[in-house]
Amino acid sequence: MKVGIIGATGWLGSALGGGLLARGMLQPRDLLLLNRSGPRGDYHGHGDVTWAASAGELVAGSDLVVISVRPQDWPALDLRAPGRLVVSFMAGVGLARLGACAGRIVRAMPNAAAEIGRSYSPWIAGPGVTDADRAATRWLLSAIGTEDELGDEGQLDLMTAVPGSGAAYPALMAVALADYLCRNGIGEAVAWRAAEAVICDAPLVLAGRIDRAREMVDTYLGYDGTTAAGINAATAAGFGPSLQAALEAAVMKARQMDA
Ligand SMILES: NC(=O)C1=CN([C@@H]2O[C@H](COP(=O)(O)OP(=O)(O)OC[C@H]3O[C@@H](n4cnc5c(N)ncnc54)[C@H](OP(=O)(O)O)[C@@H]3O)[C@@H](O)[C@H]2O)C=CC1
Ligand SMILES: O=C(O)[C@@H]1CCC=N1
Repeated sequence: MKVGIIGATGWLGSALGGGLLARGMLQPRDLLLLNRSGPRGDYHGHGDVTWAASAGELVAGSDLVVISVRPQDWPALDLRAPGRLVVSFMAGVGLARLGACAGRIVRAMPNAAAEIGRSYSPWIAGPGVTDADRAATRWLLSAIGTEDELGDEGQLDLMTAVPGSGAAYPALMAVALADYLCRNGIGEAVAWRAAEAVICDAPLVLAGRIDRAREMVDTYLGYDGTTAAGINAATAAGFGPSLQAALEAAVMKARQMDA
């Protein structure tokens, strides 16, 4: 399998290329790369990857083409990939527009945890995608984490807003937690350590059993202590609806981008 990555030095494209190489899933010679700024002497510790001079050259040498450019850069790319499996990471560029490249299209929605091999990347298959293409997609995405095939494109828009946002909302929460502590006299370094305890460490107790999150909230509420007081105040202030408004705005943006 020869894999071509368009956008190979970007946030996601680089994570994918690095993951494929680090896991030994591809030999460097089987990786074709393209970016805007030009070839790099070292790509994740390898000098023997192939840098394509154009999208056409990359497609010609690849069995599977990954598109990992920003959505606004898609039209100018003017990609033609007849007969190829094309896996797009782009938000807000739908199957109908992607179809212009004449490939068999898969849309996947990874997130920034790809860089540590912990992306969850749901995906959908467009018309003509075969069982072998599905297997190739699963193989590809395993280089950056886990995946699931979804039923339709509307579901992918929802996933763009939720796992696609990566650590954004936890980061927003960390900032609010640290700000609160600093405003009340805690030094910045300690405030960040406390925020890290809540955002990065404590949630590990839910790893592998996140479906018990509601039960955990109920346990705190039943405990009826300080945390219950906090949860009740957050609920009264609209914690859930404000997060859901954020998700709705992201879904709307994805749909507007594709209009
Ligand atoms: N970042 C994220 O968390 C997520 C991103 N996505 C989607 O993934 C896609 C990539 O995002 P991200 O990695 O963040 O983007 P980046 O801006 O980090 O990377 C974009 C890449 O595209 C390259 N590029 C731009 N124009 C061209 C061109 N005409 N030909 C070849 N290469 C080009 C850039 O080259 P150079 O490095 O030389 O500038 C760069 O390597 C986006 O469409 C985004 O919607 C989806 C889910 C999450
Ligand atoms: O913020 C963004 O636009 C990227 C694409 C989907 C999720 N993150």
